[in-house]
Amino acid sequence: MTTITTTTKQPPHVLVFPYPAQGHTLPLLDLTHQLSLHDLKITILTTPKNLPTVSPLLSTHPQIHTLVLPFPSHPLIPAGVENVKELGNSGNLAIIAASTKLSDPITLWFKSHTNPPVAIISDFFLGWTQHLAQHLNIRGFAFYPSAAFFAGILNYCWGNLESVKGLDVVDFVDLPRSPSFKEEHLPSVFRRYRESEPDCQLVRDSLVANKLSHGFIFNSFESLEGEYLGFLKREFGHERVYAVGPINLLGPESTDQGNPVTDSSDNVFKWLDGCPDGSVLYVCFGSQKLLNKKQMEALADGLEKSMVRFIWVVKTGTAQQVEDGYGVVPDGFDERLAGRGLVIRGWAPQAKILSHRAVGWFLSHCGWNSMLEGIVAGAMILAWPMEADQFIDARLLVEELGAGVGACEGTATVPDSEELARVIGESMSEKGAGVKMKAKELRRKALEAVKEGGSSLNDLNGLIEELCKLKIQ
Ligand SMILES: O=c1ccn([C@@H]2O[C@H](COP(=O)(O)OP(=O)(O)O[C@H]3O[C@H](CO)[C@@H](O)[C@H](O)[C@H]3O)[C@@H](O)[C@H]2O)c(=O)[nH]1
Repeated sequence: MTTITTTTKQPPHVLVFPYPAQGHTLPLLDLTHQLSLHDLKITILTTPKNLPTVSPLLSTHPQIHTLVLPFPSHPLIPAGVENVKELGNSGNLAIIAASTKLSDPITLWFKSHTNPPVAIISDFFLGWTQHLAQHLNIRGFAFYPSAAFFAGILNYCWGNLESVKGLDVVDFVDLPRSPSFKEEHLPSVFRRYRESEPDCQLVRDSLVANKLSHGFIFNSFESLEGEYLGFLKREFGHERVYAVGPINLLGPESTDQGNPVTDSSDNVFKWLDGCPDGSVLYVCFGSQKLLNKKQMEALADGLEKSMVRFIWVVKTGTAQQVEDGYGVVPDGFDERLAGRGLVIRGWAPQAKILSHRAVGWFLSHCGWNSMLEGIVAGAMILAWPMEADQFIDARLLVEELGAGVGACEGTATVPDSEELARVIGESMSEKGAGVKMKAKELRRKALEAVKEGGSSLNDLNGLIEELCKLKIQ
């Protein structure tokens, strides 16, 4: 690839391609917001049903273009479904496989464009776009809404597929601190790999293709996982590894897109206003996870027994799921706990709730966005990793940084409500004070990273400089 040269004539055109899952799309839109504040021409690729998530960003930056392509059909994706939130984490394989069919329409659009992009920034789940970038003779950048630690683990797994598959415990001897993970704690996208399934091959090829990227962008920051960022730079053999997180706080103009506020949110903040500082536990498991009936009952029981103030965000399922008890709060719970606890059904303004002075603790599945939001809020995280990258995130926070505590683990695990109540109670008592202090320290470091002169702002500037160097010939 020798056709890239430096120019100052025209703003470079960058195609941004978010992956259709809340936890992936929102941080890439936050990054796009930052890029739009500079002299770059931007087009966002999306599909009709995902367009509303992009709309707030388009209102803020009307100069951003969109490329709206029909969502490709797939036998395992019901008609009209275009986002992982409607399928749960296991839907990723089909969505990634379906997305590969967008390669031809993108190529057609590119070839007919008078000023085509010089670079594509796409979510790492869309790694197949790195092949496309090579084919179109442009630069590809892989965006990770997740940890560098996770990327190191995932790369190793794909690179050593034959030797890793079948092991009960995998030792990642080359990674900093040589961590070991049980098979059930490895990334779900790897665990679901089956050689005989064509979709799995597409997913594997797509994830492996990320190594062709010209640059790597992480929603992370140096003092959170500098060791792992350094490891990746050595592994990739260059310095174009940009840690620009927490992205939503970068620079003077931070973002808060895509979080439609539910009706109950006014009540939530009124209620929080009446609570003492740091007295409330916030409970939420991201945008995809729906707890089953037994888990819902055990969690409700644990919260009740813990005697603490709480906000519990409950994702609601389809009519069939509700009938099967998924996401159903036990009868009478709201009424019994009224005053001490609040249940929000649907979508909560999480980042805002976490940053309220009354919230001090966060029972979380350790999705990377939730972890960052918890860190930024200085909330102490009680970890219940379930799937995806969450065991890796929890390891970093609880064992390596000592800034969180373990509460439960496993996607189908039904917690012992007594034990859960004990962990919650202890964390909120004097016993949790040491961990709480580390959480506050991590908050300070996160805020420092996004300030003028901070590592994340410096990396953002480095990324923008790199993009501005590019011009297609
Ligand atoms: O009621 C809600 C629920 C979620 N959120 C937001 O949605 C995002 C959720 O992201 P995350 O915490 O990362 O969880 P998931 O939605 O589960 O994200 C998937 O994608 C992440 C990024 O790759 C992974 O780290 C997770 O493990 C994976 O499950 C966060 O910004 C939350 O603030 C809300 O604002 N309100």
